[in-house]
Amino acid sequence: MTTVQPPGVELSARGVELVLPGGAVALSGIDVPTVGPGRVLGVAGGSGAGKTLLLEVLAGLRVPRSGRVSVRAAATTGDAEQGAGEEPEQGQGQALRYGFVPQDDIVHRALPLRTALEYAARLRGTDPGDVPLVLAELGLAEAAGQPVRTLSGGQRKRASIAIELLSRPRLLFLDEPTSGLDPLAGAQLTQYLVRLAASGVTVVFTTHTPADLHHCDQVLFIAPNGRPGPSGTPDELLRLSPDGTFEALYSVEAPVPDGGSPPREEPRAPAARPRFSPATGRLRQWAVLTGRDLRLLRHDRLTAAITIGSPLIIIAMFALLFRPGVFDPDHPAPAASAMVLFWIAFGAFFFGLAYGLPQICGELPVVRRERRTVLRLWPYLLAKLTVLGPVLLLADALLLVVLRALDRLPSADLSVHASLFATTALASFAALALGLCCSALVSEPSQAALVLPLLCFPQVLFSGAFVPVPNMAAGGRWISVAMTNRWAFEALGSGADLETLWRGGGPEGRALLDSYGDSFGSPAWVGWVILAGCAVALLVVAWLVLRRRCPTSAHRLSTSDGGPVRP
Ligand SMILES: Nc1ncnc2c1ncn2[C@@H]1O[C@H](COP(=O)(O)OP(=O)(O)OP(=O)(O)O)[C@@H](O)[C@H]1O
Repeated sequence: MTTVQPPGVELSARGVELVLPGGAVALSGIDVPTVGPGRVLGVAGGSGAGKTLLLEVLAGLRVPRSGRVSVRAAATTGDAEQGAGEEPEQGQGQALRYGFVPQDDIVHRALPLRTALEYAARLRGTDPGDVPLVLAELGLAEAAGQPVRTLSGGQRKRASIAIELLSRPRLLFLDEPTSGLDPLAGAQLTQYLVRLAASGVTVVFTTHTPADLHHCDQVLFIAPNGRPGPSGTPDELLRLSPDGTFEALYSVEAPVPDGGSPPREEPRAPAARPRFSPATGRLRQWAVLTGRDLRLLRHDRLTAAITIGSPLIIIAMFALLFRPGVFDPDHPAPAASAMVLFWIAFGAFFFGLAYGLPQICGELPVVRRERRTVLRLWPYLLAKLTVLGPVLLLADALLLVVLRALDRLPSADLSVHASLFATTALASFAALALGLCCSALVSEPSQAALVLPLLCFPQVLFSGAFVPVPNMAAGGRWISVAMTNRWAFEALGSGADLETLWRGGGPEGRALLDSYGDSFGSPAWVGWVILAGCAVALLVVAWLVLRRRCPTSAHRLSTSDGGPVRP
């Protein structure tokens, strides 16, 4: 492990004004006193005053309407100034390394602590061998083997900090690190932050606990409604306080300087975000994320059991539902054969959707956190496909093999079964992409569960199986174009040559041929192309949604030198 430490960082801000998407002014005229390497800045204020928003502005996660955030690398690496509508730029040739510990303790809960940190280290391109050191520094060595969900609140908070320390930040933001901790644990954590700062890190944290402020070098109060409050050293502020306590300063607004309010910097058009360039390459991130997803499945036994068990149950139900011999060319059952193919299409759709829906919303806070510093979205999405894809292919193959073995499918040659398999595989991938897309759109797994029937219903109604497409009203025909199940059903019908089967199926077959029109007239590959196109389009939408919901920070992560920060 190298011990060379890169230069520290100096942070300050002038006249920050932040407007929320609805147009409300959340912060107005906030000045942040200069805080440099080895120093701790505490940001205090009442609930809803705007502490978190200010932290996000300072971290480059939100762009202020006016004002300047200055992030200067001490020594030689240049400095960056972020004005209204801009994001902080990086110093020449070297990124300013920062960490952001959000309010919620955000680590995959199913993984053992050490494993979660090792994956975090690999993702950040740092040495997983540093994990024991960081765990020891934070007093977590004994909990290293415990699943994160079994840790106490204080331990989880420290675990959350540990993740950021792995990337050796020189500027560390923490949003209410002591909330929910008892006074002793809170004091220990704040003392830890002071020791961390002493190693050359610039520490900025928000807090609700007045006792924390005694440990800070500088304190900034945000008055109600995001107005500027008093700031200074703890002693200066206590002298300013009417009753000598920090509590009395929570609702105090900073005096307006002589000459009235400082001139507001004029809004400018937002500049393009700086290019996000994480330390680890796409391929490496894909490999690490794939490994982590596999580990998560291994450690979350219930999810793994449901993932593997649900297709088995559905296959068993199909085997019990369909009667044998409906594809027998000598005694075909035309209506039953259409239903068998529809339910195979729907089964493939359901496998993919059910796998995709819980994937992102369950870990969105983790994605958001990692995205701030390191995560690339395509490797993230492709890792999901890599882990779930083979399970889906296996489920589809098993579905067809079991149904064929039980005489629920045509006894045709291999090319027909290869066609049926290609259709189910593509239908599953398109549904998986739909599931990932919706998972990126919702905020919680409970919402994803509500979305499931909403997505399934139209796929059944407008598939063209129960009401053939030619018999649908004009609106229904248009909707059916967007249903992957329609294309899967038609490709399966084409692959199994339903039309020929129905021609030999007496009056029932001829009636079906009339009502289904040329639904099965196109070769199966037409359906494959449409299904593959849907899968790609839905993945692109998932990527766009994630890009919007999980912004990168302007202070990008670099891991070119130095060992873990040691207080
Ligand atoms: N994305 C958002 N959209 C709309 N309003 C928001 C958004 N984020 C924050 N706010 C509002 O801005 C105000 C400041 O929020 P912020 O989270 O910064 O408060 P805080 O001081 O950190 O509060 P607490 O100490 O309770 O966490 C609150 O009124 C909050 O409701």
